[in-house]
Amino acid sequence: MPSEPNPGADLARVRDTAPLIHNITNLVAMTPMANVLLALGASPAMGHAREEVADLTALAGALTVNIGTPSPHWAEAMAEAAAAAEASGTPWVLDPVAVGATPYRRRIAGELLARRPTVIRGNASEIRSLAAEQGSGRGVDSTESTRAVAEEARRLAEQTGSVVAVTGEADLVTDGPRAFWVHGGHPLMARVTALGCALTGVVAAFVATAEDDDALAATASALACYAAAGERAAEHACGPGSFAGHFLDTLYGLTGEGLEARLQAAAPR
Ligand SMILES: Nc1ncnc2c1ncn2[C@@H]1O[C@H](COP(=O)(O)OP(=O)(O)OP(=O)(O)O)[C@@H](O)[C@H]1O
Ligand SMILES: Cc1ncsc1CCO
Ligand SMILES: [Mg+2]
Repeated sequence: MPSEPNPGADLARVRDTAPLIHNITNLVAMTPMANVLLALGASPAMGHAREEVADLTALAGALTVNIGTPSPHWAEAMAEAAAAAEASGTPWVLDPVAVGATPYRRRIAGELLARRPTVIRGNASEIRSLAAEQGSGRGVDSTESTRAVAEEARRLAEQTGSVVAVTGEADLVTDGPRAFWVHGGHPLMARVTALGCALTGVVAAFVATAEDDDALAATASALACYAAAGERAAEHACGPGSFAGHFLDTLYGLTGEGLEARLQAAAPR
């Protein structure tokens, strides 16, 4: 059921509930992602053995799958976990890291898309690649702007039935008919590795505790909290190293005040 995003109330629900988020993520993101989820007030778990991912997914409030450092065993585990989430109705978030870079990543992402992710969260190059089903992008960093891919994001959401979040200098979240822009953040966020991957976990925590199962509103709230934390943390940082610490501290201490001002509804289709 649709509702308006209410980032302050949604953040409070995440902290009250402390949802368990199971993450099959890349080797670079494991620790930063777990730290961000702990600072937020959620409970992270990491594990990627094919033999146990369905069981771990069954325990979790939501699952994330990130294809950043793929290998055959991990790809099997990702498929297994996504299938378990789909079968049990557990929300899950796909992070298609560098999907345009290689045919291998495109194949893995294609198989995962068939398991109907609740949310797809990526940068503009990744969302463009998924929408086009053809290669683009140099690697894990975006070479596009969110605005340039807004139409493709809406089309991808309509094609897949997933909520699509495109993040970068500005963020856009859409389910096709509805869309919100999210403002804030800071360029230093792109100078610390895996903060996008960690955001995928934050989105999962909000979707796990979403009011009325509204994944669009929950994702918009997650993005607003993240952008606010990044912007405020940058005021105290003198570079990427100190920013990483300030970002965790700011997310930990974030209050709901003024967060809704970061959201702007886009014209419906
Ligand atoms: N130039 C920027 N200005 C303001 N905020 C930014 C900028 N770049 C990134 N951000 C913030 O960081 C968040 C996630 O970053 P981004 O979209 O760069 O992820 P990503 O490319 O998937 O990162 P990674 O793959 O390295 O984890 C965005 O939602 C936004 O809040
Ligand atoms: C740098 C890097 N390489 C593969 S995954 C990753 C983390 C950011 O997506
Ligand atoms: Mg990324």
